[in-house]
Amino acid sequence: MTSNTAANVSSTSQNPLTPPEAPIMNVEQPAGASLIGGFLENNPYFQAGFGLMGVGVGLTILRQGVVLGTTALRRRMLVTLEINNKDRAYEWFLGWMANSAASTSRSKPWMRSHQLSVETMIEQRKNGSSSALFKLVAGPGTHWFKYDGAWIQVKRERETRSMQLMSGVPWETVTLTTLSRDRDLFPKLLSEARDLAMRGQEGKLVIHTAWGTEWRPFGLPRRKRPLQSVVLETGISKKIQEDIKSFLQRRQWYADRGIPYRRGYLLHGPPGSGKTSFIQALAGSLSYDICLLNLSERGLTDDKLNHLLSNAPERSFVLIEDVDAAFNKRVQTTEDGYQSSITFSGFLNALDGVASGEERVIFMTTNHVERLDPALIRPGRVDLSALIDDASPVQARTLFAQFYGGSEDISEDEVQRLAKTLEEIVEAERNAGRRVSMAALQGMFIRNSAKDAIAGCHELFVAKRT
Ligand SMILES: Nc1ncnc2c1ncn2[C@@H]1O[C@H](COP(=O)(O)OP(=O)(O)OP(=O)(O)O)[C@@H](O)[C@H]1O
Repeated sequence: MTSNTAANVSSTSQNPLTPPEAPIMNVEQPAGASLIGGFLENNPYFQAGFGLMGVGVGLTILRQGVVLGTTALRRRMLVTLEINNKDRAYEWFLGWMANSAASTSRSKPWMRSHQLSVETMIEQRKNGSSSALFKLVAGPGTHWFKYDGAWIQVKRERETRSMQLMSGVPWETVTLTTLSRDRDLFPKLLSEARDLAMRGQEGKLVIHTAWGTEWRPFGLPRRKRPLQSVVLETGISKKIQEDIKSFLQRRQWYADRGIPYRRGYLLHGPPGSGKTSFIQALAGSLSYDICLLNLSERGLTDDKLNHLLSNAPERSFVLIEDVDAAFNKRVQTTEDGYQSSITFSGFLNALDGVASGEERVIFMTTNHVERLDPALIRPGRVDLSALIDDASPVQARTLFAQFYGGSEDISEDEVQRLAKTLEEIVEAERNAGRRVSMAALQGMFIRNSAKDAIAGCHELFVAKRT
């Protein structure tokens, strides 16, 4: 092969008529190769394959072009809004959609969907009973609805392979897509969704519970309890109210002095004396929410606790009930050998917190104040401590009068007379060294008419004594 090439080069240079030019490397194919070449050239299958390949490449390019074109067009003509379930707007939007779907009015935005999810909420009735309410919301998939004359596509997607680390809830996103020219509808729609959610909570108390490291509303917002309906020993309610109101007005004062803006309250006393009821009523009267924290909860660690306390929703009181129980070994160990994994020092650190600029109001309750470590109740962690005791004679009288007063079944004079009788009964009990719980009195009132309630109390206390 080398000799052939050399021969070609030399013969070209020997011709005087041929202008000098770059030598042409005329490489001759070996016999076998030319045979294959000839075979392929004449082979219709090969040519067809080659043709098909060409068509495939062409189609791929076309497809790429279409994809690029569509993306460009989408970018220019459509606008998308992504809301993920970390954001509060997520629940608001789904609630708004559910509300729109339930609406029968034609003028309202509507939604038709074949993929629905259910959210069950527990609603508390006025008489204290509760019922389950089912809210149908858009399930994972694609949905369409018309809002203010514009079509909007909603894609709800759920991440099945990963979950939110702390809460164990799958990641979810809702993506709204509409024409670019209607982009102004998004803020409007979100405001409407927020207002709807807020309207549902207006005049109501929202209780949040810890869900991993997050706070989530627990059940439906509850009706606020009037503060005066929780009858405490004279002066206690006023003292706590004044303290918290003054604290809430002094944010700047704390900031100027570099003092962490937080206040801790401890309400202690026997069971059923109204500690929890009072804190909830107080929160409602100030339009605050409650974040209920259970220190004995399985899986709660120092880190999670710290995170929860530092990230409580705005305008909320953190309520830690039975604070003594979490560090009481007997209660801490359950039948399956589980132990709460928060440490006492971790709890103290979480109470002190790092984000000192944030407002933080913590209420703790206990039935056993004597069991609490002095480190927990030192000023800075507990700034105001109050005993909420069993019924005093005056409390019993006031509760009775509130319970039965203003009714058509009984005159006001009669109510006052019976209330006085109850006061004397409770006074006598006290003198005999016995206590009457406010919860027990309420139980008696709920079951009976005014007269029967007094007869019941007489039977329960006086008759037993004699
Ligand atoms: N001082 C009170 N005034 C009006 N109602 C009261 C009072 N104390 C208790 N009750 C009633 O008794 C029930 C139990 O009260 P609550 O749960 O607030 O007591 P508690 O002191 O927090 O009890 P525990 O220490 O067991 O948690 C509630 O339904 C509440 O309405």
